[in-house]
Amino acid sequence: MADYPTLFSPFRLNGLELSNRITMAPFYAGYAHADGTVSPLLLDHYREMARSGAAMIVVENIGVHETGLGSPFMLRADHDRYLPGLERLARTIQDEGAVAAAQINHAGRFAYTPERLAPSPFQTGEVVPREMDAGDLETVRRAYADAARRIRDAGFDLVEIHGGTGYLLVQFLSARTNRRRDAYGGSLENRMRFPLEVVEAVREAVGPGYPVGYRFLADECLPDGLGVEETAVYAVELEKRRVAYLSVMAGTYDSFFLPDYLAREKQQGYMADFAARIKKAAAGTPVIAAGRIQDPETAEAILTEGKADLIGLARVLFADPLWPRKAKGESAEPIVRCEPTCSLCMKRVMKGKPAFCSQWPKEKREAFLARCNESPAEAEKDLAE
Ligand SMILES: Cc1cc2nc3c(=O)[nH]c(=O)nc-3n(C[C@H](O)[C@H](O)[C@H](O)COP(=O)(O)O)c2cc1C
Repeated sequence: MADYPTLFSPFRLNGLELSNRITMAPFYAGYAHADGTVSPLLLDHYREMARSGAAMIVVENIGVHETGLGSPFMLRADHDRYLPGLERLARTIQDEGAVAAAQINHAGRFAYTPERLAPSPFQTGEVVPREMDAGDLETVRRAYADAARRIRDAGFDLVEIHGGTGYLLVQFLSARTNRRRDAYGGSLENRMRFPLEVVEAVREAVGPGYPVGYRFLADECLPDGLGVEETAVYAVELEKRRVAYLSVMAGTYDSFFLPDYLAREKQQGYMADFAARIKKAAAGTPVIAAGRIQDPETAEAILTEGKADLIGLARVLFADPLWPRKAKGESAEPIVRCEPTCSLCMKRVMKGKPAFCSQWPKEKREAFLARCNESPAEAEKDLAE
């Protein structure tokens, strides 16, 4: 512990006590039931993540509306029938001593549903999304608010709004995808309007004392995309609305698979400088940095250099669910690293299959595949790709 004093120092986040600076960044693993409810596989996964010793677990993106589901096995919070499962999920995480947070999302033009909503009919693959009219704006705003209230009522300590990965809120913010000529498009002020209305609607729904975090896109990493000059202004607006933190990321589905991005994201701490830029802009708001933070030395340096207040681990924690305990010296085993050239987890979820990790021990991989009724031979094909 003495080796990483900042990483293992406590942090007060909007009234919540975090025992250290390690959080699980949201990570969609495709483990929910096809109807959007919590499954035993998903509960076991989050129990393992919470047992890791990370102070806060942010549950993967949860759908706020049927038009905004990003994937076929996405958790949902668009109806009260999802409450019992969400309650079990929150309790499972808290029973392991971690703070339980949950991320809510509308995927916009990246939904997998046949009809897609977006600020403008900006083509995505073969689908041209429908431009949202005033009624759609109101429906989706209300859907975010209702989902946030369910997250609170289910017992989660915090709700996180997904403003990253190029999903609906980014689609409004970016002039690349927002071509509207009304009050929601054009100037930065207009493009920020809908995402800020969503934040305000969520805040109103959960009440002033309940923490609302924000997954924040600092840069689209595209030549004609949104950049830090504009997102820094947006960060200040979010700070004025008292978000509990900004969990900074960079890149969207339009940039993730480009050679430049793929080269960048293999480097340790590849999004930490973006976090630092946003931290400078919104100095009063805690910032989380994620992105291949493979070893505790990197995590400690990001914190002590003042680039971020908290660390987010997604694939890194999935590859080694003992990362925090090993970093703390509670296990003599070396940390198992997420393999930068692999992307098996991403490939699997993009195919609609549950994620597993190439770095898991053979027995763990085999037990997982048996539980999912998958033949190891079939799974080997995903591994070999
Ligand atoms: C398979 C997969 C699923 C992800 N799901 C989410 C998600 O639901 N919400 C989100 O904000 N980010 C999501 N992310 C992004 C991660 O939170 C994180 O920012 C990114 O993977 C970098 O951290 P890492 O190198 O530790 O994985 C996902 C990433 C992967 C690879």
